[in-house]
Amino acid sequence: MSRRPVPSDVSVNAVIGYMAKQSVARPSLWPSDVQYITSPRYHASVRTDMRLFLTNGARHTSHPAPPKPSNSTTSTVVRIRSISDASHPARGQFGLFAARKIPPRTHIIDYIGEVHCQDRLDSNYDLSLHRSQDGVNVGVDASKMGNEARFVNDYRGIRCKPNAIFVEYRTAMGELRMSVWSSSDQIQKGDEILVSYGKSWWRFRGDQHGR
Ligand SMILES: C[S@@+](CC[C@H](N)C(=O)[O-])C[C@H]1O[C@@H](n2cnc3c(N)ncnc32)[C@H](O)[C@@H]1O
Repeated sequence: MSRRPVPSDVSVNAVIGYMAKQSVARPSLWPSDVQYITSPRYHASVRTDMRLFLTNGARHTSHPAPPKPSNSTTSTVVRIRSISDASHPARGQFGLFAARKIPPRTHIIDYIGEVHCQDRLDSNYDLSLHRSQDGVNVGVDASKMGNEARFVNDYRGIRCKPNAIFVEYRTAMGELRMSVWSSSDQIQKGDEILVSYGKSWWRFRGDQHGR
């Protein structure tokens, strides 16, 4: 049997990367200008020693490990929805909603994006992941690539308090991640998942929510 020659200008990694991109289904309403990813990407600004710390550390969180992800690449727990309610402060944008009932203190979704060590003051999707003792800030920026979690809105102007919180944890493989968990109340199917970005987040943007 004759074998087809492998084109010399195409690396195996490029082929694997291409196939992986093709096979990941995007959630409904996913914006075409944002890459949908299901595991973190590490930017070149993350130095080797920091990357080792971020990807290969010991578990140290008081939160239990979240359940193993299902085979589905998109979340079965949350849905992205466009917001048309005139009284919603983020109308015309998107939000993250519960696709089913979520018990209290339950892992909802990891906040996936590009892990970096830069100042990304212009990004509205950049979350702080870690600050080292020598002052290196590590962020997860989901402005150009991310998963459904990038659509979680802040509770201000929508509800009287958040129904979810950001929690840092390490996966079973030792990777440091930020995730969204339900707070002490049960979240009903159809409810919007709402966290607190913090007053300083809004103050920095000169927004009324920062008052
Ligand atoms: C991480 S994004 C959240 C997803 C965003 N709604 C979208 O459709 O891409 C943060 C942005 O959402 C909007 N947002 C989130 N919570 C809000 C709130 N409580 N009031 C007004 N705007 C909000 C702001 O425009 C903010 O810069």
